[in-house]
Amino acid sequence: MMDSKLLAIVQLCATNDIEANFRNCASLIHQAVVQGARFVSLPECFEYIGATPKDALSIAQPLDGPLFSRYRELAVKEQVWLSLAGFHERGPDDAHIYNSQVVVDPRGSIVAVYRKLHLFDVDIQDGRISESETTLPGNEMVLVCDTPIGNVGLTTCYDIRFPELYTCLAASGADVILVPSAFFPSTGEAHWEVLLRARAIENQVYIAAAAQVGKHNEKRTSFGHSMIVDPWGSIMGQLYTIENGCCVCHLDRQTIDQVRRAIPKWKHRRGDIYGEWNYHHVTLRRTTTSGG
Ligand SMILES: O=C(O)CNC(=O)[C@H](CS)NC(=O)CCC(=O)C(=O)O
Repeated sequence: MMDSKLLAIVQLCATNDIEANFRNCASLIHQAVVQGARFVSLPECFEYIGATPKDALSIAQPLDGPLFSRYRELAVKEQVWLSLAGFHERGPDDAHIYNSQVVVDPRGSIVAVYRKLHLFDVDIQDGRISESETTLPGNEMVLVCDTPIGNVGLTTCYDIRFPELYTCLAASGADVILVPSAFFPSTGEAHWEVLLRARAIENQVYIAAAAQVGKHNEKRTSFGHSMIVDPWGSIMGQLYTIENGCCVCHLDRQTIDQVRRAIPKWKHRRGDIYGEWNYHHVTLRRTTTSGG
């Protein structure tokens, strides 16, 4: 039997050219599908990276607007599941957007919307960054159930630094957790791989991180190194600093079960000592299609 390759992560370098970004995403999604992907995860800000945060406000559209509709049509055309992350979703007022990860099924229906919970307000070597100046945080954890790659937890970029979120998603039944990103070079070099592998090991789930790479404009560069990590913490596939590529991997439930039999840490947790996290507040999005 042929090994089916179900999950693809895409790596690309978005700019402020919305048309060029669309063509590039369409071509990369097609490439992934040709290689056997049934679920394709795009990096944060797949559709646009502007020169300044204010530029993003001017291009933001609602999810039922024309731009997002074109991406939904891609899912139908390619008969594939898509995670479209870091879409600049128009917010409640002209001064704010949401950083939204949207899962679309092969019928083109929106199955789930996850709005980034943790906003990147920091002072690092790459500069002083204040995502919250233009972006409002979401308020819920989201798990998409019963896709062709299993139960999919949704997180975005800076979220990777908050292990509680991952443990809540894993405890709620996630098989794989997506971390679409646009990481900065300085923190990417120091932290990216360690954080991704740690989240996979401690939660015994697959971690799939599609990332932006390269120079978007004069002021902004991203780290790249998209990767899929298995529940043992091994890197199954990675894209280093390749511009415009995808990486396709087969995920299976047996590997998760095997790792959990070997190290049954879920039975060993001492929630009675250090407290239980908010496990029961994960929003489950059940899918209505069989997954195509
Ligand atoms: O700004 C946009 O256009 C969209 N948003 C992003 O790219 C976000 C916020 S600036 N990037 C991150 O969260 C990087 C996190 C990171 O690099 C780390 O945690 O070290």
